[in-house]
Amino acid sequence: MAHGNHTVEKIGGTSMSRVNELRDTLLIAGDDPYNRMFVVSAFGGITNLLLEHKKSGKQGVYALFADSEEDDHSWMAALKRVQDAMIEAHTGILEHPGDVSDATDFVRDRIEGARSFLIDLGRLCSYGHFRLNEHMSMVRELLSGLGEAHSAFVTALMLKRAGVSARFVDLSGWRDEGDCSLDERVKQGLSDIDVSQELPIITGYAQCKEGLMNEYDRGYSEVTFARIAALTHAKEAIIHKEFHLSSADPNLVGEENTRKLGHTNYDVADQLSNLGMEAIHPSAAKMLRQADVPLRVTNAFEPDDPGTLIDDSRGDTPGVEIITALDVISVEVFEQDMVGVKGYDTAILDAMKRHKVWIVSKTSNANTITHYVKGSLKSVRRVERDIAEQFPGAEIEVRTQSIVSAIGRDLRKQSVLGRGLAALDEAGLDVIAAHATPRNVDVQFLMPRDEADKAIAVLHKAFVEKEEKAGFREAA
Ligand SMILES: Nc1ncnc2c1ncn2[C@@H]1O[C@H](COP(=O)(O)OP(=O)(O)O)[C@@H](O)[C@H]1O
Ligand SMILES: N[C@@H](CC(=O)OP(=O)(O)O)C(=O)O
Repeated sequence: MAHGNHTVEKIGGTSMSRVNELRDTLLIAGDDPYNRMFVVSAFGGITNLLLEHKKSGKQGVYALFADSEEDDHSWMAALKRVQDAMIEAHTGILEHPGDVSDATDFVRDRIEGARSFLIDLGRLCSYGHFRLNEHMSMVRELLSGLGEAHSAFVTALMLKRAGVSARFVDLSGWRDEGDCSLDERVKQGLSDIDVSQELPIITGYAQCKEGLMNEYDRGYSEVTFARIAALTHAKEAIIHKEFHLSSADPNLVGEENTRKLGHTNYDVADQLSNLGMEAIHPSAAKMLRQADVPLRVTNAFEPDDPGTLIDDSRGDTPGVEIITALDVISVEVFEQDMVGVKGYDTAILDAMKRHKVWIVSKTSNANTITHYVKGSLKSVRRVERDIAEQFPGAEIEVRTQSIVSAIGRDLRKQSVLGRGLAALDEAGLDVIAAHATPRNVDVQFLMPRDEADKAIAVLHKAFVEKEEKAGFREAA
């Protein structure tokens, strides 16, 4: 089918916290603000408070509710914290007292609704026939949707006040009886909108029977965004971020030292997402690729800069494009009797799947299998217990470490492993392990946690800053 005349654009949480600064530059751009659909994430930090902190794992409402024993109401205090944080966020954004008041009413109504739902559910599950754990995924879905409903509502209010015909499109399924698929939800939500006359501000959370959280987990706004772009045949899908997609985290190495990627491919984007630095959610990337919708990632605060194009291209200049890191827990299973015996790996994988531990990377030799995983220490301990039960003779070591990775579309003949190790050694940093794969798109250095940030700076200097200076690479 032919592409439409509109774009679908996503604004991430960090940028949403400053959405007032984007009003006249990004949202109301040029003479005609229309023919664009905006999909928004919750304001920065809100989903962390609703569920659990994405990086530290600190419990939010969901995690506290899931763990609560009878008479433990700590989740209620957490829900109140969400309410306060939401009100604080929109008070900083909306100028008109009438809008602030409407937004506060909206928050109170939704939070109160969620509170009643959780209390009722708790009560219901005190009867033997209803098991709370069978309903927890629904609780997770309901809580997630609160964050995006709020940010979309506030953004639409702000734009209407500025004279734009903006429309709040709530896909979160609030008080909705329907049970529809993601595609049906999107189609229903957008059915009566004329994008040439109206600016839809759509919730990045979409309620659907398959469960958006359940299927895609955190970062789900990009899935909603990609689905909308694919279904409406957008001419382009654009993700607006706080910075350009850069050669390293600008907050870590200084924005002035980083380089905008300019152009990269889905392979690199997948590696980034595996390491928690989401350029784009892998499922969202797949949807856009299949629908043949071009994807761009821009800096929300530099609307005139075209940003980074992501496609299927192979790099024209070989080299490292980005350095990123992730805190991991390594689970090393050593068993002398492992040599030549099958079944260890499968058993370890099963335990990890059972306890929802995400595997980032792995290595093995004759008698040792090591997985580098993301997940709470508590779930990793459960994995350890299961493996120990199944293989009583195995020695299992669990350690907290970080993977620092150098990634690029084409790392052939770049000696990234050797040069990286030399640079880290010269800087006096201890590398625990390192590995490259024959596909030549990434090289991983395993570092002690407290040296990861330093390692990023050292590798960035070696592979990006020095090369730039030497003129090896054209600036993007
Ligand atoms: N290579 C990188 N390029 C740009 N930002 C990065 C990079 N690595 C880490 N970041 C960090 O990601 C943070 C969140 O960025 P952004 O994508 O806008 O967030 P959100 O998930 O809220 O959309 C930024 O504050 C920045 O510090
Ligand atoms: N707010 C959700 C969904 C999302 O995609 O957020 P962001 O665009 O800020 O990564 C989350 O934190 O998971």
